[in-house]
Amino acid sequence: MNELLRCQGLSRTFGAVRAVCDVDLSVSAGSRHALIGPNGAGKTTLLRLIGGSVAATSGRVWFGGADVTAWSQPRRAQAGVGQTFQHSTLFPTLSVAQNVSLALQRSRATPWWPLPRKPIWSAQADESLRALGLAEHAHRPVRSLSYGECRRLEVAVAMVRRPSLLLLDEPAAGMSAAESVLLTRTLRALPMEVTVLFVEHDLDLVFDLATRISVLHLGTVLATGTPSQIRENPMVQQAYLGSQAKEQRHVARA
Ligand SMILES: Nc1ncnc2c1ncn2[C@@H]1O[C@H](COP(=O)(O)OP(=O)(O)OP(=O)(O)O)[C@@H](O)[C@H]1O
Repeated sequence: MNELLRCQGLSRTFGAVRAVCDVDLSVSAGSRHALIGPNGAGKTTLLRLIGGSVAATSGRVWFGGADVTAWSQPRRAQAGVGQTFQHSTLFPTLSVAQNVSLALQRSRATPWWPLPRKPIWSAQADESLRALGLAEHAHRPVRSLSYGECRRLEVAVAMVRRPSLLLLDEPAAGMSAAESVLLTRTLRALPMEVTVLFVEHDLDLVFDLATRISVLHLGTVLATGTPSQIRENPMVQQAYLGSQAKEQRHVARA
């Protein structure tokens, strides 16, 4: 498969904290690539280094064959890197359609406030809402949506720019099991032209959706492989999956 993204020796320190340390990562076009690992492993920082909202201390990021290391976040977005964040970026008093329309406006570099009388719209905006199962909610204010619907709207907003790489930071965080299953189904149905690189703690979602998984531990990549390779990797078992299973047994007993 063609490589869409490559990180080479990528590092980021915050003072004395080595959040991401000499990471090499290759993401194939069309893959659903998961980043997993314990809290503080560096997953979000790595995603932000790729999205361009955090600058690298050293190392390089290649996207679609171009060295984008020095590119700003808006320039990377223009080149096809879309993203959602751990915390909501939606406007709660505006409708679903208005939130999507604003994202389109931003992508065209037109002033995005105040709202124009005639909202900007496109076939891709319709397609994004349909793909995320939100078409029938287009005129509802965001504040009336369920939590799961809001998280899906964030993905729809990121999709309006037709990204070739979609970065999702904990898309299922805070969702109920049913919402998480619906999200997995929706993400699985995204067109293969969209490559998805996502951080997630919900391992059911990860093993259901991912075609490839990288495990981060203390800022470094411990292992990368197919879901079954990762499940069987003794180092991963010890550093992460084992402790997760212990945690889950503990929660179940409690
Ligand atoms: N802006 C920042 N300033 C200082 N330290 C930071 C900053 N961002 C991240 N860190 C530190 O870098 C390390 C990695 O954080 P990061 O959020 O990338 O981990 P993570 O794997 O995404 O964790 P979680 O699963 O809890 O979200 C942590 O020790 C964190 O405290």
